[in-house]
Amino acid sequence: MGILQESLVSLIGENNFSRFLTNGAYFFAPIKLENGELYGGIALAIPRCSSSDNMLSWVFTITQVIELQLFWFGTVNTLGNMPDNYGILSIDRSNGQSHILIMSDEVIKIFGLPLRDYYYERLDNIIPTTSSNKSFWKIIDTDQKVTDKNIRLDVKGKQIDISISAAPLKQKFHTHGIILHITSIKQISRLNSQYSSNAQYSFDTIIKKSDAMQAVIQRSKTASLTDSNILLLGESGVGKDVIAQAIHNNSKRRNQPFIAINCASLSKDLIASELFGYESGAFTGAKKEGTLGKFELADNGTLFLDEIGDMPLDLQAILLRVLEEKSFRKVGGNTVVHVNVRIIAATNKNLMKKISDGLFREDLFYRLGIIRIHIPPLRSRESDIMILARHFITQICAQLGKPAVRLSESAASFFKHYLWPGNVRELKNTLEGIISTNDELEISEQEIRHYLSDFTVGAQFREHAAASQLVSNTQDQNEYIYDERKDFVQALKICHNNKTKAADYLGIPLRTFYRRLKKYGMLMV
Ligand SMILES: Nc1ncnc2c1ncn2[C@@H]1O[C@H](COP(=O)(O)OP(=O)(O)OP(=O)(O)O)[C@@H](O)[C@H]1O
Repeated sequence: MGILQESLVSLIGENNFSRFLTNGAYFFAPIKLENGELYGGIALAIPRCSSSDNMLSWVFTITQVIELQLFWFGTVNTLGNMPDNYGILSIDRSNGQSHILIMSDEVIKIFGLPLRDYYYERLDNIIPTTSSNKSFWKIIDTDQKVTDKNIRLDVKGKQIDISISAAPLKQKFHTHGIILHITSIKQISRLNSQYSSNAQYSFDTIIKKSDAMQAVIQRSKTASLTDSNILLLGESGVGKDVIAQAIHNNSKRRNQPFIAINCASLSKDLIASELFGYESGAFTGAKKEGTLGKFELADNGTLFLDEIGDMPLDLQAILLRVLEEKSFRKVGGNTVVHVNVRIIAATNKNLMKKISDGLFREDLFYRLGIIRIHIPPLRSRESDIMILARHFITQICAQLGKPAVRLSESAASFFKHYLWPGNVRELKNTLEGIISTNDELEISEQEIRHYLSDFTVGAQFREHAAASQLVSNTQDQNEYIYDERKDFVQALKICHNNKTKAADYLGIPLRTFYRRLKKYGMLMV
């Protein structure tokens, strides 16, 4: 008996244990799985006279081929069971050329190729070895191990930005190759924006008690189920952003990105590239690989255009075209990008005044405001003040790790009578400012007056003259001023004077609708 290599067996002639076997030659080699576990084996039995020195090597070679097949079946099986969106490309380089072993559907999709089997096709027929694909081929040719490397590929004349992780295939059974995990950068940016989108509010987490706010929520809920553009109108700090988030989270787009952009905080030059992205080399200082704009990031989701009233006129024209055509061109590029985005725009500006001053396009106003929702100021939602105050006190104390504080009786009365020109934001900031600089368990009226006197010329109260008049006197004419009557006029106009439909449109009970019509002297309308 001779053992050529561990677990290879050859029994020739008299080496056999039984005399009945001495005329034969027997060779055995085991088949092992990758983890060393015995899977089976190959045994060869031939007449002793036909045996030669290399018989055992033949048997051994056959087992190696079978082990290699098992290895590939295992790999293909594992990779075949990857989720559909897993981008796997594995390449065999055993004969000096790069042949595709596995190209998952996701990679085919990223490369923009027809969906079919690419098994053992030459990779350079798909990704040519041109200078634009130098970084890719360097990874392949040098068996580089890389993690999440961003590269740009030229696939059949199309530029594709991918993130790539690569590892050489295990040097087993004389195979030589590389396995790549490929993700589209577009997809990564979308996921990033999805997870950092901050659409946190839902209709349930918005604090409200007043009829006015309940009506806004009702109307917004109805609007959220449609795909029409929405225009949120209201003074600064009333909660437009909060409503926009809740609309998104209640819409069928809730699992897609919510992308917000503040049109007032960007310069005229920047806003176009922020909205539409730019191509590589679009301008000095532009990123080599170009960038995605908010429209692309928001694809299939919601784009929240905050402070739309401050958008420059020339950009308004471009925006209008995008809304009509649902496509655009990136800055410095020619390719048309198609998107499916729902727009929620918001402003605290008096858009009617801006339109009459020629500073806002009327056609854009109508296009954005298919559904218009007016959010009333805090001064006309008196019953919201205390529940908002209590909510913010709990939140702020928890954040600062302080025991819960309360408002003294006169402080609470002050809160209810103050006109809150800065609306909910002012209420929240006031409480935060006082709680963080004070260790008392009770907030006094005096503290509040003291705090507010640093920011306002004179506290404004309901008792003094007509409340809205007082606030509006301090406001610039260009600012949005809430006027519920306008809502009613608009609703009746849209619903062709049908009061039931108009009440429904506003999201308020018919009886309340009639009561308010009477209050505004509009019952004859
Ligand atoms: N109903 C509400 N419930 C809870 N928090 C609210 C509510 N309304 C507003 N807030 C809070 O008040 C602050 C201001 O709200 P928001 O930013 O939505 O106002 P805005 O109308 O969009 O203001 P601006 O016009 O200045 O952008 C935020 O911190 C928000 O979380």
